[in-house]
Amino acid sequence: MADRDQGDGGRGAARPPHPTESGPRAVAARVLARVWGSEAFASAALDAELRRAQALDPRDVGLATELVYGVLRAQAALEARIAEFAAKSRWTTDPLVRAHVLMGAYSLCFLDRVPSFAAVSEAVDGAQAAGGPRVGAFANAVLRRLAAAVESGGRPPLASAVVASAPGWLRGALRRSLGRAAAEAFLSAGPVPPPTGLCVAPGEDRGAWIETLRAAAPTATFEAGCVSPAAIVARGAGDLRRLPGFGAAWIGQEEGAQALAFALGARPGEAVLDACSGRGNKSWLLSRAVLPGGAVDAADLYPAKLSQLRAALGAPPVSAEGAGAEAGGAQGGALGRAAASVRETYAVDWTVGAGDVPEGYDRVLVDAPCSGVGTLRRRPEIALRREADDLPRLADLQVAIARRAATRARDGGRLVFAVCSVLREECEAVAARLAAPADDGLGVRLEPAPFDAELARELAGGGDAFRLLPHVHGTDGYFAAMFVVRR
Ligand SMILES: C[S@@+](CC[C@H](N)C(=O)[O-])C[C@H]1O[C@@H](n2cnc3c(N)ncnc32)[C@H](O)[C@@H]1O
Repeated sequence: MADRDQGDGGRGAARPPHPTESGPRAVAARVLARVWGSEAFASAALDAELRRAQALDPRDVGLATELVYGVLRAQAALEARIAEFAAKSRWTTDPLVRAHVLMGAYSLCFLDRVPSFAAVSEAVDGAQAAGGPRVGAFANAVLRRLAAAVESGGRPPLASAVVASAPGWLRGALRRSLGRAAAEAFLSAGPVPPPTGLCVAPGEDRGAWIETLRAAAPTATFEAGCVSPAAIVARGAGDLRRLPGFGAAWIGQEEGAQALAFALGARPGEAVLDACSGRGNKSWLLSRAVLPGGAVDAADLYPAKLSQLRAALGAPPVSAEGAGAEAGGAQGGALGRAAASVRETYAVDWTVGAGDVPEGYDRVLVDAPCSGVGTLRRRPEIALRREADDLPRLADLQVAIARRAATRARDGGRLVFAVCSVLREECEAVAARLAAPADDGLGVRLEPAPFDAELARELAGGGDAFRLLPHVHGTDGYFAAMFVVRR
């Protein structure tokens, strides 16, 4: 067991940081505490902590990552195991103590490569550094008993713990949407965290870019994606902005998200509205698909997102703000220099009206706000934050946004409704409501129609909707439905 005398925080300026402050478990504990204590996303909090912990080697980075995602996904099952030996109130008040105890339990139950004595020792050191000697002694007693129980009873399967840890409402909603076996496969689908998606612009040679990227980052892996013809799947690539071609020939975009943009079927010369554009990831792909001669406009509720979009995609100032386009931005000026751009941006709340957005678009993409349940393996904190009551509220919002955005399409124009959810309440149920006659006075009908883009036609099996699933397609989970707009 490690020397406890050193586990009491950072006294002495010249002393190098002890692993209880700077090791992979300390990094993971701080991330978990931030996720529990604020609205932090696990991946962003982990990135930030890892940037501060430059001394960690790749193995330690891997361990910190596994501990964060593992604890968040299996949290309820781990807490239930610990509850066999200690009341929750004794170890959950301080988030860092809680993190170290849960990481110790995770290591004991699921990490073959960490011997039991080391798992207990590391967790006790961390708990003691956070809560003092009595907390350390408590953690030691509890985790030793758990270690003995795991030794005699065997290691439980991680997949079962992850399934059992999902909130009851979510398990139920997934079973109703996908069936029991698929719901469990969805919940336990790996890899966790999933690889990074890159989206190569139409007209660029994906194979050539894979070779270029492999040469530029030899320790990373780059493979062609299986679903999107534009996707490169990267592992260990680090900061994408440092790689050749970023922002001009390709951007970072999850493979399934690319499929949603392709599903719209935008063609050269067409006028396209990205009605919930956010920062413009799908606008980027669409703006290339309509070349030559077409145009993409982008709309969103939040002017700040549109500002970022304009900075990246070289669009003129937002009509509702009248502000000038900023230079720079996450994807730099490179996107702005590329041939395609977004023509106009509109700040609009579709639940209230259509603002300044003109009519007559050939195609409208409604990438609607949703529960985000489809991205659960990438964002495990979603299970902690969403509630059953969110679903009807989100479904109403999705219907309102899609109906109003449809009024901007020309007669016979196409609309794709898409969400990064796999729950029926936000998928088929919303598509059915959109297809039903409405007496909202908006003067449009939405007719379900087969997709006209090849990729989406294949995914939908010739039908008018498709679902992407991590355990089937290797992407995040999504739903898309195609409509023809009639006036
Ligand atoms: C799923 S996100 C879109 C992501 C984006 N298309 C992308 O590819 O990065 C949904 C977007 O809808 C926007 N939104 C939410 N409510 C809205 C409303 N009432 N009117 C317009 N946009 C809204 C959000 O700001 C958010 O950017």
